[in-house]
Amino acid sequence: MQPSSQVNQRIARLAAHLQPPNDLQNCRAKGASGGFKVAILGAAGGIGQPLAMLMKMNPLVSLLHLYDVVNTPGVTADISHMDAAAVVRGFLGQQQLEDALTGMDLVVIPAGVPRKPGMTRDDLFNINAGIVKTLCEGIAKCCPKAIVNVISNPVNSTVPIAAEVFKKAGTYDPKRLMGVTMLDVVRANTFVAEVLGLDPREVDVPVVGGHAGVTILPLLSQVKPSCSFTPKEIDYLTDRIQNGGTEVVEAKAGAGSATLSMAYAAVKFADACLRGLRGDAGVVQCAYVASEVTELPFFATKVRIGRSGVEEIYPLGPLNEYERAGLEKAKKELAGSIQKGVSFVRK
Ligand SMILES: NC(=O)c1ccc[n+]([C@@H]2O[C@H](COP(=O)([O-])OP(=O)(O)OC[C@H]3O[C@@H](n4cnc5c(N)ncnc54)[C@H](O)[C@@H]3O)[C@@H](O)[C@H]2O)c1
Ligand SMILES: O=C(O)C[C@H](O)C(=O)O
Repeated sequence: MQPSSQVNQRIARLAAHLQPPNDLQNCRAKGASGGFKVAILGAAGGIGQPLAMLMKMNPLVSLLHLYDVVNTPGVTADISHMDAAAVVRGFLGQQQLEDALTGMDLVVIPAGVPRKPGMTRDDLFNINAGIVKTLCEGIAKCCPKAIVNVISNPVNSTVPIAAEVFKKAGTYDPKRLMGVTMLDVVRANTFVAEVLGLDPREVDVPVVGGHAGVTILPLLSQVKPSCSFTPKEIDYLTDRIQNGGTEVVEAKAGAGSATLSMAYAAVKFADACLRGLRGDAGVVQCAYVASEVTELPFFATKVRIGRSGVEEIYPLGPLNEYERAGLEKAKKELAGSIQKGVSFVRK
């Protein structure tokens, strides 16, 4: 083991390489004027890297902070060479977390371990709960007004953990905290489009509930454009959407879970948040948020995102018998996952 002073010196040397010399900083690297400041926590990971690349390409972003506990120097150097507008800065290790977060408008969190075959998302709780808690303590201290997008699993529990941390710090604004369930919608649109023979970009499938197994509830009776499915198609689609994550985990055979489709989904969702912050009208996406749509304190439905975050939460709409049965199963599992997250912080 290296003594900690040596490790700190090495980190300082690496960090120094991530930015232009002091006298050049901010004089030329301006980024897009009027854009937003975005931090990615876990930026060197399987999701973090492609997410950082896609965020660098987003014209709404003027400053992109990449934070991780490993490998940010390389990822930052690499991404910063892209001739897209956003200025990119890298931050390495816990001692740079506060600098990474200060002044941010949007914080996206894909930090934490992914599943291996045979694991549930809840099996990640023991490691990821602590990671999300620590990162949210930093957010409460350094950018309490930022919109927070939680990707780290199990989302059904990590969002309640984030809420409890913010409540403890006195900074909780439920409108600004969103669990990212966009990948379920992306998958649902793709699989439904395949069955209907449509372009997935023309398909809109609401997916409600949460982000794990039976808590992922696609509302196939509300698909746009309006259509109908056979009972066999409904069983196939529901099962494939609920187990899309496991399909990828098994195909990757121990090398992790969805990263590329997740980065695509995360950037689609982050872009919606930034357009909402900018004041665009009619920005609607599904997200797992503090909600009164059911008796549970958190639930994913369609929400409208505006300047202050989640400005409107849409009701479930008319459900058929199949969906009503699915909703009961989803709520049962969600209740336990929410309570687990809350207890982790309150213990
Ligand atoms: N919400 C979703 O739909 C969805 C989809 C896919 C994956 N995920 C989840 O996203 C998480 C990340 O997945 P991945 O494939 O990118 O994993 P990964 O292991 O490839 O990357 C995770 C990154 O987090 C970093 N990290 C660990 N502890 C950290 C800390 N304390 N602070 C900052 N960074 C830290 C690691 O160094 C690593 O670079 C997993 O929990 C996974 O289950 C969620
Ligand atoms: O399945 C996983 O573990 C990762 C993610 O939640 C997904 O849905 O792909």
